[in-house]
This record gives sequence, structure tokens and C-alpha cells, in this order.
Amino acid sequence: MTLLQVEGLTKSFGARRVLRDVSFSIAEGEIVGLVGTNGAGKSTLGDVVAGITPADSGRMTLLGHPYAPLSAADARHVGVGVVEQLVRIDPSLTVAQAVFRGTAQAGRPQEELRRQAQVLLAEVTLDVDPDTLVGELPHFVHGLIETARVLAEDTRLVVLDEVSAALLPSEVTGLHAVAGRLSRQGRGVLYISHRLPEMLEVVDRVLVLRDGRIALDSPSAELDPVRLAAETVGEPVSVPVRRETAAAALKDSAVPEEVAAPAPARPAPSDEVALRVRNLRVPGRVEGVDLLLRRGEVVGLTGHRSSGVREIADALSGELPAITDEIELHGEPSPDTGTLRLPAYRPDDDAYGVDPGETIARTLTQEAWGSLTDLRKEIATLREVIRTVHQMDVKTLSIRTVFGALSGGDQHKLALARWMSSARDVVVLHEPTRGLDVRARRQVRRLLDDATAHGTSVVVVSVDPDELAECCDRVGIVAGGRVARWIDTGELALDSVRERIVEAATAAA
Ligand SMILES: Nc1ncnc2c1ncn2[C@@H]1O[C@H](COP(=O)(O)OP(=O)(O)OP(=O)(O)O)[C@@H](O)[C@H]1O
Repeated sequence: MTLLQVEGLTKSFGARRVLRDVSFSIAEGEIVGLVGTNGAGKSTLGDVVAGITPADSGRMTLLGHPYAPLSAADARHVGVGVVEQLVRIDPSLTVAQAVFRGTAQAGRPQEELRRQAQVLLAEVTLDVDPDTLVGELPHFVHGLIETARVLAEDTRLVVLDEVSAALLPSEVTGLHAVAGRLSRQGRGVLYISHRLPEMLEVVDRVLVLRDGRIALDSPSAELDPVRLAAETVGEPVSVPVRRETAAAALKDSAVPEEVAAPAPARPAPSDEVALRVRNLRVPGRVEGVDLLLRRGEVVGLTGHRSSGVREIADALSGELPAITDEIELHGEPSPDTGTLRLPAYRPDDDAYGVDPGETIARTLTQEAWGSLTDLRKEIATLREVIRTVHQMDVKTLSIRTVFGALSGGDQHKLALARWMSSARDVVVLHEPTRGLDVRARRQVRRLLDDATAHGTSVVVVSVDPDELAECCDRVGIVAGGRVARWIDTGELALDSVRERIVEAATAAA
């Protein structure tokens, strides 16, 4: 039976028309994927379904009854729940309080809530004590706590907005198990994601939102990741390749040419050593890591939450005190073997360290703006802003739009572009393509290409095997505070790199 029927939805923000005549349905027990480029309107559509944002026109029915929620609470009341994309839970709550906040069970005795929370957290594969304060946990857990909260409610339809974006493959498997369970219980799931290969493993059907309309409504069995990526952007997509000729890479891949075009191959990094670290230790957490980074090289690091990968990254950027036997920078031994202070980009940090109320123009020119003294300089600066907005394909009508009104992916792209513009030498990037669509991933790769061509070397720390496969020359799998294995990505097709990373990370866990 049809659970949700959506007909002719439209939605605009000011002059920006985001949804145009959107119609689709979700059957009971169906998991429906929703994909689209950054700013295509996926979250807006999810928010309309979940009562967070009202549509301008159109109608919805839930199990055949008219459904026009006035708020998220209203939607929850009739069984529609949502895990929002950039959810930030009050850090002063305990995990158990967070799971049950706003639910019918909230008033029950604490001990009972604790026990129930434990069961729900296990279901979403979150191994934390329910008494822990939310503020003490890394940001990726917020989405999982919210998912546990949706499970605690008697939900008929769940909107999962990019919950998987920050998760390891094993955690994504856990999330998919939850979606599968909801489906077997006859509930519906609207699953929003940019991680297409993983998404195709769990959904029954896929909707592609393009130019505000449903451009494709197809059973997932008829799609593969590259074809779906091409449908998402409405043109052939580039298949990233490195250190081999682009044409050869495409010839060897199983992807038909009408949906895939090769990206220009990046030059191989030079032999010059940019950074060599011997025997890096963080007592009790990192056991002795040797790291060699050549000039212009991109090296990935990944591993399970308790593997020590985060600690290695924190030691590299000086957030954790580390001990080393030797640090060599550009062939010169560093006199100070304990101090590494590589600049690090983290998308979680205070929403990119950017004021969401500031305009795009001001965000991108934070320093230059205040010091501008002549018109020519001012024009050149604004040109540069417009160039970046175009280059990163940010969907906005004006550079005076406030940063916080941009879609999640567009915010991330601009924040990264701003950060990379001053990146020099050796830097650490955490999850540089998280939440980005296939075209935006290519733009980030171009940012990396530009930076590495100018001699910058990059350490990418990531949970996403596709991101690592696309961006890195080598990937280190971390386990037990050491790099257990290096995977050289240069000679391999993307799919095999991805497979090897997942396989090695699973074996090392
Ligand atoms: N409250 C708002 N005010 C103004 N514009 C908004 C608002 N919310 C969304 N928009 C605009 O609507 C468009 C669609 O945004 P939405 O967040 O739905 O995109 P999305 O497909 O979820 O993107 P992403 O993949 O980047 O998360 C964007 O251009 C965004 O700037």
C-alpha cells in the first residue's frame, strides 16, 4: 500500500525556485533513495515531508489521508520522523536524554531510559555509555543518536538526510541494517545520500532531483554508481585517474563512454621528501608510525574509531603531544622532534569556523575586505569571489547571500576553497569531500591538483573509501596505533582501490 504520496510540490526561497512540481510516492516497507547535486533541493524536500518547511503549493497524503504538517512535532505526531543533515544536539544532554528528548517516553524513570537507550544505541552500532554527555563525543555520533531517537518513536516514515556521510563502511552497514529492519516492519525510508555505491546497496528505488524536478524515478537494480552519478549531474561524469593515461584508464573500466569521461590525470608526485616522521608515538594511543610524504603527494589515512587514526592526525597537527625519533622537513632535520604543527582543515569545527550570518563575499574575503583602500583592488577582490563561486559551482543568486542559507554541500565547498587558498607546504585535510556531489568532488580534486602542482603535500584523513580512492596516491590502513598496511592507488581502477581499502580496514579492525 502507498505510504506517502506527494503531488505537485513547489518551494521557493525568495527568487530561488528550489522544488518545481515534484511528485513521487513511497510504499509501505520501501526504502527510496533521493540523490541530486549540492543545492538541488534534497534537504528541502526532506524537510517538507518532515514538516520542518512548508511547501508553497502541492499536496501530500499519508496512508491515503491528507497530510499537511505545520511543524516537525506535528509530523512526528502522525509518525513521520527525520534525522536532519547538520543536526547538532545540545551538548549538555546525556546520550540517553538526547535519544528520548521530545518523545512520549521522555518522562519515564532515568534508569529505564538508560536501559532502553542502550538497546537502541546497539541497533545503530553506536558503542557509547548512555550517561556520556553529548558534548564529549565526536560530531559524527549526532546523526546516529538522532537515528536511535527516530527508532524510539512509533515512526511510519523516516527521512535520513545524509546520515551516512560521516560514517565508516562498517557503520554504514549498521545503518543499512536499521533501514532494512524498518522496511521489514512495513515502514518507509527516504534515504538521502551522496555516497552512491553504498546507497545503491540498500535502496529499492532511486529518485534523482535535478533542476527542482524529479528527473529519474528508477528501481535501484537498473542502476550502477557511474550511471547514477551521470543522471545526477545530467551529463557524463569524469572518472578520476592518476599516473596513467586517462584514455587507458577509461578503456580498462567497465563504464560506458556515454556516462563517463576521464578526468585529466594528475602528475606523479616528485621524489623530493616534503615530510619524513620516524617513530611517531602518542603514549597509549599511537605505537610508532613512520610517515613519508613526498612533495606534491596526497596520502590517505583511515581506520576504525579506536584504531588511532584520529590520534595520528591530531599528533601531526599538534593537537596531541607526540614523541618522534626524527622529523625531516624538505630534506632538513627538524631540531625539534616533538613538535609537528601541520595546518589542519576539519569540516566539523564550529561549522567550518565561519559565521553563518556573514555574506558569501565577506566570508571569502575575511582578511582582505577590511584592508581594502582602493576601488581597483576592491573590484579585483570581488572578481576573485565571483570566480570561486563559479568554479565551485555554488548555487546562489548573489554573492551577498548569507553563508548559512547555502546548502550544506555548498557551504562545505566554499569553506574548503577558502582554507585551501592559503594552504602551503604540508597540510592535513579531514574528510575534504564529505557531503559533496560527484561534480563537487571533482572540483575538490581540482583544488588538490592545483595545490599539489604547486608543491603542497596533503594528508587526507577519511572514513570514506571512495574519497580516499579518488583523492590519494597511497592509503594507510591504521590499526592498533600503527599503519598496518599501505595501499598504492596509482595503478588501480577506482573500484579495486575501494574494495581493497574496505577489505583491509575490515581485516585490521
Ligand atoms: N532557509 C533558506 N533560505 C534561503 N535559501 C535556502 C534556505 N534553505 C535552502 N535554501 C536554498 O535552497 C537550495 C536547496 O538547498 P538544499 O539544502 O535543499 O539542497 P540539498 O540538495 O540538500 O544540498 P546538499 O547536497 O548540499 O545538502 C539551495 O540553493 C539553498 O541555498
